[in-house]
Amino acid sequence: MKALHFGAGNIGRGFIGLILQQSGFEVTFADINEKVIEELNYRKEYQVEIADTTHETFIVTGVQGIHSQKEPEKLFHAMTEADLITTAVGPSVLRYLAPTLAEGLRRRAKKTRRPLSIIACENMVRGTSKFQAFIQEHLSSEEQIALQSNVHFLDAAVDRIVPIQENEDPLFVVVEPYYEWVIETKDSFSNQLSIPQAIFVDDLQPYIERKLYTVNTGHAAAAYLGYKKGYKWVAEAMKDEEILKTTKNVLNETGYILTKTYQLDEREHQKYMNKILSRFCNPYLPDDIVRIARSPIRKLQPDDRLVAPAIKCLELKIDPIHLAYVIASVLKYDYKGDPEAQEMQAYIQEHGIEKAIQRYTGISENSRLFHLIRKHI
Ligand SMILES: NC(=O)C1=CN([C@@H]2O[C@H](COP(=O)(O)OP(=O)(O)OC[C@H]3O[C@@H](n4cnc5c(N)ncnc54)[C@H](O)[C@@H]3O)[C@@H](O)[C@H]2O)C=CC1
Ligand SMILES: O=P(O)(O)OC[C@H]1O[C@](O)(CO)[C@@H](O)[C@@H]1O
Repeated sequence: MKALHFGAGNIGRGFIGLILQQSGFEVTFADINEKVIEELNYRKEYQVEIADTTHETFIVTGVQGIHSQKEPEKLFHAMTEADLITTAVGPSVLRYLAPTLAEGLRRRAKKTRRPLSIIACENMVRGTSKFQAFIQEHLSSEEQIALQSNVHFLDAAVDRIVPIQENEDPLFVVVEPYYEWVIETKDSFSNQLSIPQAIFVDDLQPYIERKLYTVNTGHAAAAYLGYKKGYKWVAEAMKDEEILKTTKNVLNETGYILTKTYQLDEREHQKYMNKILSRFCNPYLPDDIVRIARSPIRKLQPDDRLVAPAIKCLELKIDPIHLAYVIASVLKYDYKGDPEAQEMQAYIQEHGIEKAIQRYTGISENSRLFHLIRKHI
C-alpha cells in the first residue's frame, strides 16, 4: 500500500507518517520545504522520539519526498500510485492545494480505477469534507461523478501534541506519547483501509468535538492566559494556580455541552479532561505558548474551538463566562511575530473593540455572548 502525505511538518512526520509506516504503507511526503524534501530523499528515513522518561525512538524507513510545487509530474505520478492521500498542512492551506489535487485526480482517473482514500488531518471540524468541496470547485460535474465510485473522502480527528522542533536534524521530531486518530467510516469501502492504530467510527462528530473543545479549547485557554501573564511555555503557565483554575473552568463549560449533547458518561469525561490537562504539563515536551496561540483570527472564527462551544453553552442555557474571558484574552493577543495578531490589533486600534468582536467572532452586538466578552475588555 502506498500513501502520499502532504505536509512533512511536525504532525506529518511525527504522527501520520509514523503511523502509516507502522501500518505497512510506503510513505511519500509532498511539501514545499526544500531542505526537508532533500533530506528525506537523501536519507530515506527519519527518527521520532517519544517525550517521556523512556525517550523511546522509532525509525521511519522507506520514505521519500516530492516538492509539491516544483515537481508536478512526480507528484501526479505519486497520486496515481497512491492508495491513500493524507494532509497536515494547516486548515488555511487546503484551499490552495485543491487545484493540484483536482488535476492529480483527473490524471489518476485516466490510468486507474483503484480505490483511493483521502483524509485531511487538520485541526478543524470536517476538514476532509471542506477539502473535498474545494477540490470539486476545480472538477466538472462529469468528473465528480466519475470519481465518486473509487475516491473516498473520509473525515477524521487527529490528536497528538507535537511542538515546533528546534533540532539540528531537520527531520528528527519529538512527540508526546499520547495519540488518537479517529476516521469516519461512511461505507464498507473505508473498512478496507488498514491502519490498526486508528479508530474507525460511524459518526465522527462526537469525537471531533470532544477533541477540539477539550484539547484545543483547553490548550488555547492556557496559552492566551499564559501569554497575558508573560509566560513562554505552556507547562509553565499550567503551574500558575489562576490559569489552571480558569482552564479547568473552561473545560467544565465545554464538558457540560459535550456530555449533554452526546450523552457522554460524566465520570469518563472527567477522566478524559484530567488526561488532557496532564498532557499540557508534560515536562519533556517544551511547547511554546505562541505556537498554541498562533493565528488568533482563525481561532476566533464562529466554528472554531472558542466561539462555537460558547454559542452552544448559551443554547443550553448556561452562561459561558470562562470561555468569554478567554475570547476577550484572544482579542488582546498582540504577539509581534504573528501576522494575524498584528492585523487584529491594527483593526482594533482603527475601529474599536466592539466592531472587532463582531468582525472576528461573527457575534452580533445584541447577543448575550457579545456582552459577556465585552465585560472582560
Ligand atoms: N502540531 C500538533 O500538535 C498538531 C497539529 N495538527 C494540525 O496539523 C496541521 C499541521 O500542523 P503542524 O504539523 O504542527 O504544522 P507544520 O508547520 O509543522 O507543518 C505543516 C507543513 O505543511 C507544509 N506546507 C505548507 N504549505 C504547503 C503546500 N502548499 N504544499 C505542501 N506542503 C505545504 C509546510 O512546509 C510544513 O512542512 C495543522 O492543521 C494543525 O492544526 C493536528 C494535531 C496536532
Ligand atoms: O494547530 P492549531 O489549530 O493552530 O492549534 C494548535 C493546537 O493544535 C495542536 O497542535 C494539536 O491539536 C495542539 O497542540 C494545539 O492546541
